[in-house]
This record gives sequence, C-alpha cells and structure tokens, in this order.
Amino acid sequence: MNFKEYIRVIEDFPQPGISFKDITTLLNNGPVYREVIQELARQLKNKQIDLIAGPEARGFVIGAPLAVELGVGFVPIRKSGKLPGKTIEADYALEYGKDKLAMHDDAIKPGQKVLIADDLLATGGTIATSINLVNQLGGDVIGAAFLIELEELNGREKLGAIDIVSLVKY
Ligand SMILES: O=P(O)(O)OC[C@H]1O[C@H](OP(=O)(O)OP(=O)(O)O)[C@H](O)[C@@H]1O
Ligand SMILES: Nc1ncnc2[nH]cnc12
Repeated sequence: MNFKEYIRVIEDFPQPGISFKDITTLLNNGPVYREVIQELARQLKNKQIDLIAGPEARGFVIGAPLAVELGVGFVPIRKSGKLPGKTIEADYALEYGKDKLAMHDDAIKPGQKVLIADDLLATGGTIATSINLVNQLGGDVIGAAFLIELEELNGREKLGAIDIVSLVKY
C-alpha cells in the first residue's frame, strides 16, 4: 500500500520553513491505519520486545496499537507535568521547538527490551531523549519504529546503533 498518498503536507506549519506531514488524513481511514500497524508489526516480528514506549502525543497513536498487535505492554513518555507518580525528566529540542519529556520512574524493569515508536523521525531530538530516559531506567532500547522519516534531517545519526524501521520517507 502506498501510505504516502494518505499523508497531507502543509507548508509553513507550525512556523515558516517547516513542511508539516499531517497524518490525520491517514488515521481517519480505518483500513489504511490498520495496514500501517500491521506492516510495522510484520517488520518487527523477529525482534524480542518486552515493551513499547511512545512519546506524547502522536507516539501514542502509533505505539499503542502496535503494542496491542504485538501483544506487549505500552509505556507513555509524556510531556512534563502530566504523570501523577514519581518521574524522571529530560529537556529536548525538536525540528520546531523545545519541551520536556517525563516517564514514571518505575515504568520499566531493568533489562527489559524496549522498542520506541513514534509517527515521525525528524531531527531525532524527541527519540534521542526518549532513549536516554529509557536507558536511565535500566531498559535496553532494541530499536525504533516510525511511520515517517524525514531523511534530510539525519535523525538516524542521533540514535546510535539501534535498528530503525520507517515506512514512508521524504
Ligand atoms: O525528530 P524530532 O525533530 O524530535 O521531531 C519529531 C517529533 O515531533 C513531533 O512531535 P511534537 O513534539 O510536535 O508533539 P505532538 O506529537 O504532541 O504533536 C512528532 O510526533 C515527533 O515526536
Ligand atoms: N515536519 C514535520 N511534520 C510533522 N511533524 C513533525 N515533527 C517534527 N517535524 C515535523
């Protein structure tokens, strides 16, 4: 399936110079959304994964259904101030801004194999910080999965030696 034709591109959002890849036009198509999740699951089927972690908010839209499809748990990586328990936090920068991400300090057991999932890899700032948080909790990040990769931003280079799966490249 050609997923790209279901993704809408909006120029200069949220700021001038950014070519925004809008996945809402894919998510509202049930069969296409399901095929995205099933295709990611197919590409990951030989990996041993204990948990999927996904950053708020679009990481939930990919990571949670992928966790259900693979039969593993899901851990939300949230923007600061949203999680009720004790957290660890880290500042980060992304293609068009900066923020702070947080995880519950007991979200992952040491040694668990974690896949990080998100809708889109741009500069890699969000995922590099997500990997850092998972590592701080003793998790072993074995890979990352994305619907979209913006190749010219070289996000892969920030992520070290982990396996990376992405379905649509710009
Ligand atoms: O590779 P990077 O340069 O870090 O950019 C990618 C991140 O940017 C977007 O999230 P955003 O922070 O806009 O939040 P949202 O999911 O809540 O829309 C996207 O969903 C990725 O998480
Ligand atoms: N160009 C882009 N489109 C959609 N989401 C993004 N997150 C970071 N860069 C983005």
